[in-house]
Parts: sequence; C-alpha cells; structure tokens
Amino acid sequence: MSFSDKLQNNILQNQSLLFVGLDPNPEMMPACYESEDVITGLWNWLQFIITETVDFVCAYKPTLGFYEALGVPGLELLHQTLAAVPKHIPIILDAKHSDLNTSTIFARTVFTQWQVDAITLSPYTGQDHVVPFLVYPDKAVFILCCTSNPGAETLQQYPTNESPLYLQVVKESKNWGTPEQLGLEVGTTNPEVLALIRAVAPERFIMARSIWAQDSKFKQILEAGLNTNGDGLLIPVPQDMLSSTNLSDEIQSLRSEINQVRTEIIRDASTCSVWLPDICFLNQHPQHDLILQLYDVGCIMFGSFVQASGAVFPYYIDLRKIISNPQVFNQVLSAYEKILKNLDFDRLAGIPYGSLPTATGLALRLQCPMIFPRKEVKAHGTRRVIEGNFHPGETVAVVDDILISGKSVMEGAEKLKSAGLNVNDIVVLIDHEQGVQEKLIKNGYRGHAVFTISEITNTLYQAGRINEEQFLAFVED
Ligand SMILES: O=c1ccn([C@@H]2O[C@H](COP(=O)(O)O)[C@@H](O)[C@H]2O)c(=O)[nH]1
Repeated sequence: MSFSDKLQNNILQNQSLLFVGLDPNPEMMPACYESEDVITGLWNWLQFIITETVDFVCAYKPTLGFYEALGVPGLELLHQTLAAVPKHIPIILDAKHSDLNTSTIFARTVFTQWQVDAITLSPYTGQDHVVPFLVYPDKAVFILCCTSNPGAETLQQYPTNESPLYLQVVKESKNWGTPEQLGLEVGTTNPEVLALIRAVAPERFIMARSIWAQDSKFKQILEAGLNTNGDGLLIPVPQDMLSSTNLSDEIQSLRSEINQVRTEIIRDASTCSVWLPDICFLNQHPQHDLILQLYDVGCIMFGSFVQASGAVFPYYIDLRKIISNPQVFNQVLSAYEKILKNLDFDRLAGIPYGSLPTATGLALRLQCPMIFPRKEVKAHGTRRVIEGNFHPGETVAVVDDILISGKSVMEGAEKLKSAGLNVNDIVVLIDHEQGVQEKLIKNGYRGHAVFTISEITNTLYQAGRINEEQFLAFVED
C-alpha cells in the first residue's frame, strides 16, 4: 500500500492528524527507564510510546540522527523500532541527508531494506537529489521548507519578507512530485508563515514541526495549516508529553482538541453558499489521478492564453513538460496504450515536436516501428518529408498531444497519406471538444482521446485544484 493510502487510512481510522517522534534521545528519557545499559532503557521507553499511542496517531517519525549517535547498537535499535511499528501505520524517517552522490543508494536502503514509507529531505541540492527517492511510486518525501530556528531567518526570509526564499522552495518543490508523493515540512510557531505556505500549496500535506513554543498559538496554527477539508496537516505530539506516564490519556485529549477545530473548519466551509456545477461527485473519472498529476506538474494552466489561431482560451495545456517527470510520463504512455491496443495499424507516427517523445515511448512499449512527418522539410541532405522507414500501403496510427482545431494533426496525417500510407486513427491525450472530432470524421479520420477538456476541468474542480472562478471561466467559454 502506498504511503499516501496508509496515511489517509490511519487519519480516518484513528481520527487523528497526530504523529509521534520515535527518538531515542538519552537526554529526554524519563528517569524510570534508566538502567545500566542505555540502549535497553531507550528501547523500553520507545516500546511504551508505541503501545500507548498506536491507536491515536496517523504516523510515526523516527529521527535517524538520534540512532546514529548511539553507534552500531543505535542502528540495531532503529531496526527493532521500525519492526515494532504495526505495518499499517506509515513511518516517516527524519533523515535530511542531502548529498547528491548518496541519494540513489540511500533511497534504496531506506525504502527497500528498512521499508520506511517516507523520508524528509533538504531542498538545497534541488530536484536531482529528490528524484532518486520519487522513483519509488509507493513512497513519499517531505521537503523541508522552513524551520523555526532563529538563525535560519536571514536565509529563509531572503531577499524580502514579501517574497521569501522559503515560499520559493514551496513553489519549486511542488514541480518535483505529486501531492501523493511530495509533502512539505514546516517548522514554525508563526501561524502567518503556515497560512502563506498553505495558500501556495493547498493540495499538499504539511508536516508541522516546532509548533509547541511556550506561548503557542495552537488554534491559530491549526486554522492556518489545515486545508479547507480540515485535513492535510500532520501535527507533532509535544516532546514532553512522551515522558508522561499518562501518555495515552494526554494524547487522546490533544486529539479531541484538534478534531474540534477540524470540525469547525468543515462546518464553516459547508455553510458558505457555493454554486454547484452540473457534475456528478460520485463518478470519478477513470484517469482521475493522472489528471491531478498533470495539473500538479504544471501541464495544465488556467488563465488567459492566446492560441495559434488567435483565439483566447481560459487554459493552456503544455504536455511537453511530461518528459521531465518519468512517473507521470509512464502513466501517460499507459493511457495512450490502452486505446492503441484496440486499433489496427502497422506503424506509429508522432506529430513533431511535442508528440515525438510520446510516440517514441509508445513504439518501444508496443514494439511497433515508428515514423514521423517532418514539420519543415530540410533544404539539404535527404530532404525527406517522412523520417524512418515504411512501405507505401501500410496503415499508420497517428499520435498527438491535444486536438484544438485538428489542423496540425491533419496536416501531419496528410503528409503521411501523400507518401502512400493509410491513416485511419488519430490518438490524442486531450480533446478540446467543440466539434473537433466531427471535423476529423469529415476528413476521414477516427479521433480517440484519453480525456476531454471538460473532464479535466470537472475533475480539477471536484478535487479543489481550481476555484469556482477558474471553473466558470471554462464553462462559460
Ligand atoms: O493548449 C494548447 C493548445 C494548443 N497546443 C498546440 O497546438 C496543437 C493543437 O492545435 P490544433 O489547432 O489542433 O492544430 C497541439 O499539437 C499543440 O502543439 C498546445 O500545446 N496547448
């Protein structure tokens, strides 16, 4: 089961957003666990913490540094601790080891050998460092955006309070992975910081840290960090609570306090007057997750965009970005593949430039030869209109990214036909609708699309990715 599913299940089952640090810190160990052997004492304490909290938390977070500091016995203690956590509860390993040259091997160790579900990472080595962790589709990362460390302020607030670096980290890291795989770690006692981050990342899980200052504005922190569903925020159990002999009772009362705020947020959200579009909330689109991921990696943008025809649309689709996100690219290929498997053809053709990577990926997957019609014919060399080998009389399935007017794909198909090839089927990811399919039919082609633009906007609106204004701009277009 994926990290995201495990987390959601536990939040529901235990009705809790609380997570507990499993940190063998000898300085914090209660006196009653002291023994000749510090490891034994720490182990007894950790077992007590797990037993007392297991029904009231959504995740555990061991900090690797505390185990490493205990040497080899410390690493053995880590394995014992990981094994003591019931399998259905996700483990987030706090291990901000951000060295590019170790990330691949470290990701393999923590995810396949130690079997943790998620890990915290520092952002400074950039996406290159994070990708080796994201290639494990069932695992997740939490990117450190902000800490409450006073000494970090000059960096985090740089260059201005209006546009601080920590918000840039949030914006940038959102492009690295989907909400299911990439969350944010935010250490702050300031609700305003949390509110700014939540506004930029409404769809992300935020793991709050260091919120328990002496004069903690706990309620304001919850209100700032929770999303509009009263969810999306992981809240740490205060460290001193873990030394209490009444741990189970104390954690339950903290959970109730949090759930009270969550209920208020949900109640407030449901009483405001919302215009309900004509969409069914029960029938999720079969490609629901893919649509959200395409949006989250920046392939689907809402705004005012001029098209090649001069028309202004309330959205722009840039599928060229997919190639930089291997896991999304893979899913896109699978979606095309499902359609192509039911069609008859000898060769695949991609329309340059945007669809060449997709056609190449599909040709490899389907073990089918590929060709492509050139966009512009070279004035030198072979002067070929079509690249790749083919035999006149063969049938070609044409692959493109999006159908707006159908002009570019039909121009490509005509070049193939003028070389003696047959083109019956055109397969795209997105159909803009508004009569383009009928236009294809009139010209002798069958059009197939993974999803239509209205399926995309409905899904994004239902999932809260776009607001009512953006949704209406599309509906009214
Ligand atoms: O949101 C958009 C709109 C268009 N494109 C590019 O245009 C062609 C499709 O336009 P036609 O009018 O059907 O020729 C598509 O292949 C893209 O290259 C886009 O990327 N995003």
